Amino acid sequence: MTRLLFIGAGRMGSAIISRLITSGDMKLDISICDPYFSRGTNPALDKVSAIYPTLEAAEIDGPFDVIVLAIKPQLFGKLAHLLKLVTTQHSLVISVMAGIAVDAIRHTHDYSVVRTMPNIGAAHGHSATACFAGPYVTEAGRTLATRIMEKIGSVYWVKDEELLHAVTAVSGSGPAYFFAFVEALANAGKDLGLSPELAKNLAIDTLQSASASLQQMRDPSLLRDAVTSPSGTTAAALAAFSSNNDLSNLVSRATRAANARSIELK
Ligand SMILES: NC(=O)C1=CN([C@@H]2O[C@H](COP(=O)(O)OP(=O)(O)OC[C@H]3O[C@@H](n4cnc5c(N)ncnc54)[C@H](O)[C@@H]3O)[C@@H](O)[C@H]2O)C=CC1
Ligand SMILES: O=C(O)[C@@H]1CCC=N1
Repeated sequence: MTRLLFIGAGRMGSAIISRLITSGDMKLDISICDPYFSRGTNPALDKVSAIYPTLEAAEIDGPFDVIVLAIKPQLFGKLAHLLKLVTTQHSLVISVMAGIAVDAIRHTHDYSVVRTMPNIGAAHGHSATACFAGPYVTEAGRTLATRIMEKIGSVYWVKDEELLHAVTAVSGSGPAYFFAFVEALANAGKDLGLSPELAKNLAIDTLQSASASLQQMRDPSLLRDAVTSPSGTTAAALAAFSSNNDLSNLVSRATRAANARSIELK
């Protein structure tokens, strides 16, 4: 039985716990440390073994084999020194926190650390997650981290920790870009005379159509060509996106801003 402690069970922590529990094919004993978590919000989460309000709780039953850090990066500095209470040198710490480097997570302790960057699709098993293994992570540790993160979607590994900033800018924050685009498309549809409700539904379902096509044929350029009739309506719209390289420049500026912010969180 592998003993896991989730520090933080908000959006990301609870998505991972819930997918681990509902898939049920790993022998796991899961506990939560989160001062604001209470039972009764999600039936899968109610199956955890224990809920602790703090890492210093007298009843905490450590050490744990795996600690998942799913708190806000800004909080980590206050908790780092307490990790010694729930870990040994054999523990594997898996972080989903944006920005915080392996060295900072190891602090003065000697557990091994895998940093990951999932996304909000985790709740439905559709995260795109990239991982980086810090020093001393064994092959068994990598395999365990992969098995855990695969429960929430696809898993990729990067060899250079610095690349996690770019990963965060592309796939960690990425879902929000598509949500913002759907909002903009719905607003544009409204301006063209559609009711707000119809414009929103068409925009949302269109993202679903595009996503399903991309999953089947993983080639966005080919798919774009397939929609674009010569001199047709799509060509007219895409010409506006590409005039002065507007869309590329905008996406490049946005991802550079996210990348820079991730570096600041270090
Ligand atoms: N939301 C997203 O789409 C993504 C978030 N992340 C990362 O995941 C981490 C968590 O983000 P979310 O789940 O969105 O935030 P959240 O705010 O939903 O969850 C944070 C949890 O930490 C808990 N918490 C607060 N103080 C605590 C303490 N002293 N000890 C233990 N737990 C405490 C809160 O009660 C809350 O449940 C962040 O570091 C973020 O960078 C990574 C990828 C995507
Ligand atoms: O916005 C953030 O900082 C986190 C990391 C990636 C998605 N949400």
